[in-house]
Amino acid sequence: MKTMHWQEDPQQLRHLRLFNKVTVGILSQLLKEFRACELDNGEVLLSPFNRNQYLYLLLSGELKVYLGSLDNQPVTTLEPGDCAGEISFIDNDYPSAYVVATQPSTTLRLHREALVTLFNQSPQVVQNLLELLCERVRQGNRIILDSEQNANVDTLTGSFNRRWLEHVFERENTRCAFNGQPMSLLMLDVDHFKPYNDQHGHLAGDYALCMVAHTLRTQLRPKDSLVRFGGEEFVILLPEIADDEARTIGERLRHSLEQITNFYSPVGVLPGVTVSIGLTQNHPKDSLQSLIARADRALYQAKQKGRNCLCG
Ligand SMILES: Nc1nc2c(ncn2[C@@H]2O[C@H](COP(=O)(O)OP(=O)(O)OP(=O)(O)O)[C@@H](O)[C@H]2O)c(=O)[nH]1
Repeated sequence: MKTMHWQEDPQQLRHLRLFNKVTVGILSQLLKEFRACELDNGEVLLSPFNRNQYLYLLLSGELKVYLGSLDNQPVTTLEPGDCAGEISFIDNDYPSAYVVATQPSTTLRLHREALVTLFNQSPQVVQNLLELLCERVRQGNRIILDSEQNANVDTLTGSFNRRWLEHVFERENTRCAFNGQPMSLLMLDVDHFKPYNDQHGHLAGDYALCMVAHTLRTQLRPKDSLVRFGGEEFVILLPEIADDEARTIGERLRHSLEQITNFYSPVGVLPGVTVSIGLTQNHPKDSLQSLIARADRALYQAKQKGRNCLCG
């Protein structure tokens, strides 16, 4: 990063978000505190490994913010008028993210020694800075929420994963028990999937799993959970459903897949697949493990009976 000559101009500062509605008089007094700096494309302005003492105001160019690692997707892009480093500028700690110039960029930097002067001179600056910090907090919360949701979803099929099943089982088990309602679980396994992969390729197998998940999901209620339990195994948790009704549902799902003799995929038309299903109803003392173990035994029987059928 090179410092450069900057023609001090309060009008230019007024376009910066931090100085929104701050009078020219105040800005003129602040001018001497700033240093202009040039950044090359790809230059790292802030990193969690280097303590930061400056607030950077972006005059031109573009900065991207990365959490955790520079290999991750950027969480936000900063444009002229935005600022960077405000959190470490205030708490004098290490930056929480990487900030990298993704174009040749110009910033104005302000050393944290000027912080108190800045606050004393203008309550409007304090308010603007608080607004910026609130934005960062909200952005951080959104990122946490997104990553929580992603952590519960299987990336191939978009179904929930085991982590979600553990969470939702506890919740629905308690709710159904409280309301005196039954709960059932179906365990489905794609038949002869190894030969399917061997014959049509692993990618075709992936599309078949997506087709299965899509076909199942579109027939379930919002309160049901479709979970990819393992490679070609799915679990469906059916709250408020006793085993008789679950049998009808399972048979309907099995039949709907049996009817798909072929389907369109990005690798061309592929043959459909069938599933074997194990069914069980929740008992009052069941844990998720005991429920799954029973469903797994029923599934094993369905495989023994010749596949493409439901047992339990
Ligand atoms: N394409 C693809 N294949 C997978 C995935 N996960 C697991 N598999 C495959 O699924 C196959 C499961 O094979 P097996 O457990 O032998 O069972 P199967 O051939 O379906 O036989 P049955 O279950 O007895 O009918 C294996 O070949 C795995 O490689 C995946 O995400 N994508």
